Amino acid sequence: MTRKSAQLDEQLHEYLLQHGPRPDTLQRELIEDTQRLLPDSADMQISPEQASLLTLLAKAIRAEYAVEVGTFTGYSALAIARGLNKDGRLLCCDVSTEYTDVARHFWHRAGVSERIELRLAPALDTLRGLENTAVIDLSFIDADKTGYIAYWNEIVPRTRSGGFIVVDNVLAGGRVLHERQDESAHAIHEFNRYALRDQRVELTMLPISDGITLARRH
Ligand SMILES: C[S@@+](CC[C@H](N)C(=O)[O-])C[C@H]1O[C@@H](n2cnc3c(N)ncnc32)[C@H](O)[C@@H]1O
Repeated sequence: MTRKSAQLDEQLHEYLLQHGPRPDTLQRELIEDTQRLLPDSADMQISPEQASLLTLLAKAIRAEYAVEVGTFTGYSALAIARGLNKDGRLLCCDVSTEYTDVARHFWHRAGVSERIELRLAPALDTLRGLENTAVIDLSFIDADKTGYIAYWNEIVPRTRSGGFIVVDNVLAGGRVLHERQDESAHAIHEFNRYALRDQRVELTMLPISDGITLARRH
């Protein structure tokens, strides 16, 4: 029997937040504004512990070119942008002007607007339009779950050797275990099986928030 990950109750989660990097004033404002302006969708936002992981990872691999699929109000993009090398660039894919107007406002205030290019179009079209060269250092996939395998298959060949692909919501709130999965959970389950068999990467799945997969391109 292998050791299991800790189950985080409210108290233990609070401890984890207290002992990791705290969101700064601007990040807190972004979190609060998202909850105030978009109360029905705010839970799409990544968690502070995921944000600090993205920043750390971008720094660790000295990322210069990153791609995000699913930007919403810009918290994960801000986290990635802050970890990029000087002169680093981040391409963001989303379809919503309403969500990304909030993102643009906060990127501007954070002084990272110059590093970020936002393309408002179905992400698959944007990704297919990228050059077929392996130049991406870091990607974050966090959009419609039924598109995950397609996004992955556009991103993996464009990722440089040693580059990372981070994928969110891989536990689908536990619904991956359901016998009758909803469409989104089914898509995530199929994606998890697909990624695990993919010989182009090595990967690990981490139980942070709703689960993330961290894949490194061979
Ligand atoms: C879970 S949210 C992203 C959360 C974001 N990463 C954050 O940290 O706040 C998913 C986003 O994917 C976008 N989206 C959904 N379908 C899409 C598609 N086909 N192409 C591009 N973006 C899409 C939605 O508009 C939404 O903003």
